[in-house]
Amino acid sequence: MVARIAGVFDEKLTEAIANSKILVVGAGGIGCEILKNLVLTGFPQIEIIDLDTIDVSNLNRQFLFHKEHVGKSKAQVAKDSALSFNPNVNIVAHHDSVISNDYGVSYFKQFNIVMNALDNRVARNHVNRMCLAANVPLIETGTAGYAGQVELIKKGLTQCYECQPKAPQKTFPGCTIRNTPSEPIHCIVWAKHLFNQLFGEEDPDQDVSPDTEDPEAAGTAGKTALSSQQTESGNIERKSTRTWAAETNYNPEKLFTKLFGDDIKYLLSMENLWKKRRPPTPLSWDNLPGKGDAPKQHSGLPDQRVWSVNECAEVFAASCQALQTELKGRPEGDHLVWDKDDKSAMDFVTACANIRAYIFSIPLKSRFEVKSMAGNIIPAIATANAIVAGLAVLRAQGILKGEIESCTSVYLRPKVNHRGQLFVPERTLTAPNPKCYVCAPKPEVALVCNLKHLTLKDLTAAFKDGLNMQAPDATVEGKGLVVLSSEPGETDHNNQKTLEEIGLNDGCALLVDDFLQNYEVRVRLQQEDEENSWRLVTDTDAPMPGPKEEEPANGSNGAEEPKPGPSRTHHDSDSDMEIIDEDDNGEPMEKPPKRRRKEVSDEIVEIC
Ligand SMILES: Nc1ncnc2c1ncn2[C@@H]1O[C@H](COP(=O)(O)OP(=O)(O)OP(=O)(O)O)[C@@H](O)[C@H]1O
Ligand SMILES: [Zn+2]
Repeated sequence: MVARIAGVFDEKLTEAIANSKILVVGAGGIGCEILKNLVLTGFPQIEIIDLDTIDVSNLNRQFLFHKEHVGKSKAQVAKDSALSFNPNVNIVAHHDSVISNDYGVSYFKQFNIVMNALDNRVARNHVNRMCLAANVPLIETGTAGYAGQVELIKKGLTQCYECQPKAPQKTFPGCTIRNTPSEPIHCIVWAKHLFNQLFGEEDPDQDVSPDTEDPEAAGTAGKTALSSQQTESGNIERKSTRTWAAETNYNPEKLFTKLFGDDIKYLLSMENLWKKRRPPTPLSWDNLPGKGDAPKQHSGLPDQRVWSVNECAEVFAASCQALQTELKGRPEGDHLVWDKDDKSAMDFVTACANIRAYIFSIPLKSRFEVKSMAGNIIPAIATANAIVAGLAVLRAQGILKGEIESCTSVYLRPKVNHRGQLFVPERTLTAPNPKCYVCAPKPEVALVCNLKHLTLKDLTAAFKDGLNMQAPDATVEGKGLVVLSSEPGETDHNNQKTLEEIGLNDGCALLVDDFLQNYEVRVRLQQEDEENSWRLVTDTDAPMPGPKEEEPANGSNGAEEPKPGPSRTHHDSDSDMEIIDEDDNGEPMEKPPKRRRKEVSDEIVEIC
């Protein structure tokens, strides 16, 4: 099949398409559809980036992929399949993350349009910034089940992806996860944290052991267990869960006894917690419910059967061993990454979540249900992806025709509205938010924190997690003193110092920038004595993401929930670098070396 557009579109559009160069980011459900549409419409030059390989679970809706492609690069296979429709197209495939130094502003500048078909906010935020910096129109797409949306983002003309704060992502208080779960999701989050503690990237915020600081357990709670733990072990030195597990050679029985026996007994000793709650029941490896029982009759798919506690323990033991072997095969210091499509990782989380659920008298869930909850999945609908991809390519044509003003956002609704509409377009483009902390001419936010407690390490996390920077650098405004450097080793020695210790005071302003994103923001420090964490506040006084959050509980492609009607305002949704840029004459020029600041601030002096 070879596409020919001559005679289909008017001359102007035909020529514009013929001279266009498009970047598609993501070769998943929507990305494959976009690529197919572009190729069949006759777009001659396309680049596609995707970091992932094809999983068997993609095959039901990502039609450029077939069984024989499982395990291969999505970008490469998408390219090969698309070329079979139209071999005259020049497609460049990158099996890579778009958040890489290889794709700097000059890379983005070569495209007429960038089309996002991503599934996570971090990557979307990043591409948003790159397109703003490169001044290239971005068509942002997403679906969630039967709903979807397509929106144009163009510097100075429309809102950017970050102009309006997104609905806060679902988080759970740490003490609910660690001490008092009451819903299956609490146990699933705990099990995912446990995976990271044992096999993944260890994160102190994902501690799975009983939380002795739980305000509800204040008083004498926990003392019994703490003292008995001391006498048993003879010391009170706390080891990380990983160190302890490694010392036991990931012995499933020992792990089980600690996690589902001893730790639960410890929780029971925090008596205040159980005054108004049903107390948990510690389990013993030798005496598990369901032992010796035949598996219950089940007519559905195997993954839809709820396992007995005994079966969970067996799966726990097998998956622990498999994951340990996998970890041992990795280079020293490397870790596993939790993935809902990895059998052992998914088995481990299902088993642990259900054992914990049983202990806390919470209903058990099938592997299928746990997968959906753990992966925050709303089933992806192939037709919704196809519709959104079709609309996105129509918008691309609108831009190329020079009719960018008419390229308003379009929402695909899960049901027809009272006007009989399934597609609801906005009437006009939505102007940028002048106070946006990304696309405003002089972006600014306040960082509310306790300067006596917040360390420079925490500050880096605040800029990465809160401002979605990849490699933040920070200087003191007006002084040029470097507080944080993304150059390895430059300011690391200050990591444990508090902001107060390095001389930063209430009202101090930092200029924080991300070189790759070509993004700078002024951050005012605001002291709050009560604060034991940090939060970023914009003038729009809408909440911004705070410290570490769970993944959003929205669709596979992360579409924001479309709100009814077109009247809706747009609330939705290092290494060494060698970047060759273009100067005013269009000639490539060497990127100036990364800005060097006068001095690195490591003195304990008042610097502002
Ligand atoms: N930083 C990134 N760089 C490049 N591609 C990315 C990046 N982040 C996500 N992607 C890609 O975006 C695509 C999104 O597609 P989609 O939402 O259909 O997800 P999926 O992983 O194919 O399916 P599912 O999540 O439902 O299993 C994925 O192929 C994913 O690999
Ligand atoms: Zn903005």
